[in-house]
Amino acid sequence: MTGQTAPAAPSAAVSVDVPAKINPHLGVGDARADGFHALSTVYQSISLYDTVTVERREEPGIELTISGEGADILPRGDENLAVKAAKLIAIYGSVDPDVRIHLNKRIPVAGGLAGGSADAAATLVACSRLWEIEIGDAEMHRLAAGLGSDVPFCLKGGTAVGAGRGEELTRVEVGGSWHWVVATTDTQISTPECFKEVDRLREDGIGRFSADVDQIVRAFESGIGADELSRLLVNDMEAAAVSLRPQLASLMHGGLEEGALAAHVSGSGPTVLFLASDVKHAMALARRMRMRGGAKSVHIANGPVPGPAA
Ligand SMILES: C[C@](O)(CO)[C@H](O)COP(=O)(O)OP(=O)(O)OC[C@H]1O[C@@H](n2ccc(N)nc2=O)[C@H](O)[C@@H]1O
Ligand SMILES: Nc1ncnc2c1ncn2[C@@H]1O[C@H](COP(=O)(O)OP(=O)(O)OP(=O)(O)O)[C@@H](O)[C@H]1O
Repeated sequence: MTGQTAPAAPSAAVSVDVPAKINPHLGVGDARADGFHALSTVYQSISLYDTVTVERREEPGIELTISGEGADILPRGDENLAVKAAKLIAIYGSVDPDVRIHLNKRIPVAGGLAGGSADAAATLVACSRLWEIEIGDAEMHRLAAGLGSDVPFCLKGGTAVGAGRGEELTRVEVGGSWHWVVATTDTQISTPECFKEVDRLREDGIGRFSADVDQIVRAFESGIGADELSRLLVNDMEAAAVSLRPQLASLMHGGLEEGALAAHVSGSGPTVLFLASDVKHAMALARRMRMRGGAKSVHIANGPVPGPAA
């Protein structure tokens, strides 16, 4: 015995990968009294990932660093959804939120792929592991829903029907996998701006609520071919996104000319998804889209993939 206290072992960092989401069906109803719109959507996670790494720090408070997509433009303070998530789970677990968070972003920012929501979901999971907080599924879902409508889905990933403002989830067991080319643009669309444009167009009689998801849910369950899926994709926000960013129309048209089975605006846009028949087709289509130009970046991705709390 030397009488000396061994230094505390440094706690290991916890890293969590979290996928982007798409909405193969996005039905938008009327604005509710709370300002949110009623949704009838089918979510699917695709293989474009952010990585959230958390580590204890001796000093009080949260230190956030960001690398990759949008590192220079994203908020570093309390407005960052990862910081909000860390604070929320710390309060839930009655621990001090003294943590270093690093976001390695590959999901395009403000592109309709729920990048911020994905980071929030991953931070909830990573911090609960770091701080060894016991939390059940229902409580985790409640915290997630308080951070944003897409966050509960981002926890689970896979494929799910979303109702309410998007936070009421019913899991869908799918019988296949689908391949997409994801084309980002050099503009962004804010989510509330796009919902407002949906309302404005409706006042002019343009667009309606595509409430029924049964057909596409059955199609996913049965592992439908991409050709048939291409006829079932719906996005009630697409006209609004194109109205706000008219250049999307030529990007969509370009992908179809290059052989995509369908062109589909992702969520509130402006990212455009092109459906491919299989992985080989997706690779060839991505190559042609890059040569053609018009997109900021072109990726390939498949879905569904599981989320961090699947
Ligand atoms: C467009 C989607 O990505 C489709 O999955 C989502 O509905 C958006 O989900 P999100 O980014 O998590 O949105 P939130 O952070 O919950 O809300 C941001 C803002 O978008 C608008 N919003 C969002 C969700 C919803 N069902 N109706 C809305 O009108 C509201 O103005 C809200 O203040
Ligand atoms: N960790 C984060 N990553 C990305 N954006 C964040 C983050 N935290 C806060 N934000 C803010 O959220 C805004 C929307 O970014 P995000 O990438 O989530 O958009 P989105 O993909 O269009 O979202 P959604 O599909 O959920 O509507 C950004 O402009 C940014 O200021």
